[in-house]
Amino acid sequence: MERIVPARTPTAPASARRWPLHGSAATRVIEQWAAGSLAPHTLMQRAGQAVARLARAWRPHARHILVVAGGGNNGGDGWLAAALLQQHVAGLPGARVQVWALGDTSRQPPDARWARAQALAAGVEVIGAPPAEAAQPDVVIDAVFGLGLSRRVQGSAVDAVHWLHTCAAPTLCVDLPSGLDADSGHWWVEAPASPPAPRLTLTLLTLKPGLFTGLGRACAGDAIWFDDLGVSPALAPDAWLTLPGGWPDVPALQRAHASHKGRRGDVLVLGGQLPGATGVGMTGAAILAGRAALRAGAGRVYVGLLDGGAPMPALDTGQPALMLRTAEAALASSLPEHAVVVAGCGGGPAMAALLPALLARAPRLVLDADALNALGPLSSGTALPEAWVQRRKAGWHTVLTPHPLEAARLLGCDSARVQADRLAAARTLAERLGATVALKGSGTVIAAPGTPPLVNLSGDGLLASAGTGDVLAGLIGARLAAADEATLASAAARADAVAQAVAAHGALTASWRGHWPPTATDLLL
Ligand SMILES: NC(=O)C1=CN([C@@H]2O[C@H](COP(=O)(O)OP(=O)(O)OC[C@H]3O[C@@H](n4cnc5c(N)ncnc54)[C@H](O)[C@@H]3O)[C@@H](O)[C@H]2O)[C@@H](O)CC1
Ligand SMILES: Nc1ncnc2c1ncn2[C@@H]1O[C@H](COP(=O)(O)OP(=O)(O)O)[C@@H](O)[C@H]1O
Repeated sequence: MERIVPARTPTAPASARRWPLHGSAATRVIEQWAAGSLAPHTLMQRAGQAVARLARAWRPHARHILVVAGGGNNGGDGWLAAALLQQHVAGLPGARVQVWALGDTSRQPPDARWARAQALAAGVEVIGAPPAEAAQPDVVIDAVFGLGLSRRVQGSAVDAVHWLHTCAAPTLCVDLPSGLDADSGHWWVEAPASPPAPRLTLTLLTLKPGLFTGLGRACAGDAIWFDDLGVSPALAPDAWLTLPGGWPDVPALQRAHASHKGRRGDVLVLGGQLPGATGVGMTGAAILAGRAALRAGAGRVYVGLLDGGAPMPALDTGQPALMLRTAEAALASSLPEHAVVVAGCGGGPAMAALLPALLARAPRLVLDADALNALGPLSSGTALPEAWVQRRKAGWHTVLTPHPLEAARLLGCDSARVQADRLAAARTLAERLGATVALKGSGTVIAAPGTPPLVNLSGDGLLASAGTGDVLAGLIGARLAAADEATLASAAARADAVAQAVAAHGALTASWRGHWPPTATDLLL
């Protein structure tokens, strides 16, 4: 058994942590293959044992244990855990193991029926409704739904799932928090996704993508554990969960005595509309991206601001090493050709006019915020602009960093649709444009054409504040600027590089100990 979340941030080597993710269809294939090569009920026995072991380790003094068991094999895991826990607490003062049985037990699959028989033989108490408020269990085991849920919850399970997500007792979820879609992190119930009580999830046989993106992390609780039930899946993963360390590689920079700033790579940030005639300024966004690129080791960082008629600031007093200029002056130079261009941060509507030149000139281009909005819908029904076709032909590298609403605009749908299947949304955009796409949010998805998507493990809700996305865009710019182009020849290598920057961005909050949440500027101190 291994704890996946909270993860310890690796320092090296570059791709130190990477776990295969298998969706429900792949997991069923693996389950069938394993079940065929093992004695009957072995997998469920191992699953029940793992659940009981973790429950005991987590709440060693629990005497009153409640298992909420559904009618399928997820419920079967719960029944078996109840049997084992009953044997463990039997005879202790106050011992009470109950199973709140849902569904029609006459229709249980064979493994679950067997597990229920074990529990009844062990003497667990079967109940048909939740215990009264005054008799709160010491620990609850959520075994209502696992892999079998792929549509809106119906029937008596609705109340049970609602009870599970509002009850005050510590809860261990078996395989998946009941209500969560294994493949997408979509939430299939009306109940709140974030529970009030301590909660952890033990996922079995495979790690599922839905646990790590969308609402997965919010539902799964403080920790996610994994038990492979002794089975090594010989099936290509649907995606990878990644926590790459090793960037920025400060020790390597220290050792590079003969280095100079020209070797570290250049970044040009374009955006940061000044408050001109409209009175609306977003200069800070470009400054944040520029500061982030510099902080992460870029040799020279230029910031081209969209002046809109307002006077240009002479410098960024917080980071005077940034080289400020107008976007016009930046475009009049050869920077678009030789620097990594990060475009869009606080660019406003004026970004649209710059975009064609950038697409045509910048071989390494990161498009964020208003640069994405300026692209307009790129869904399959519309013809791609010629510049995209040319970029693909030339093998130029484009990175898109949409948040869900920006992704929805690009896909011509709404953000709920994007969030309902984040992996698919990121993959669709990446394939369509031949680009690397980082779909931001809890469990940022990094997709590139022809390679399984990556799901980032680092980061948390502290990042949900204005400007943190600009910081990410700057970090991606610095990561690409640091790379020798030859190392970024394949789509997979490009995705890995972007994933390193996303992981480093997420890690910025890990050591935050302030009384107040950090601002985007604080992340770069
Ligand atoms: N067979 C085995 O030996 C193993 C099974 N395992 C467990 O089995 C689980 C998968 O079991 P199942 O395939 O039986 O699926 P589940 O037990 O997750 O779900 C099936 C049950 O949910 C009900 N249901 C499905 N959708 C519903 C909806 N929208 N509203 C109301 N009720 C709904 C079905 O009627 C059925 O009773 C895994 O998640 C895992 O916990 C694993 O432990 C591996 C070993
Ligand atoms: N709950 C969360 N867990 C992990 N990362 C998060 C979470 N909320 C926000 N983030 C990250 O914070 C950043 C926010 O970016 P964005 O929405 O573009 O904000 P802004 O445009 O204000 O800079 C993204 O990198 C996103 O992935």
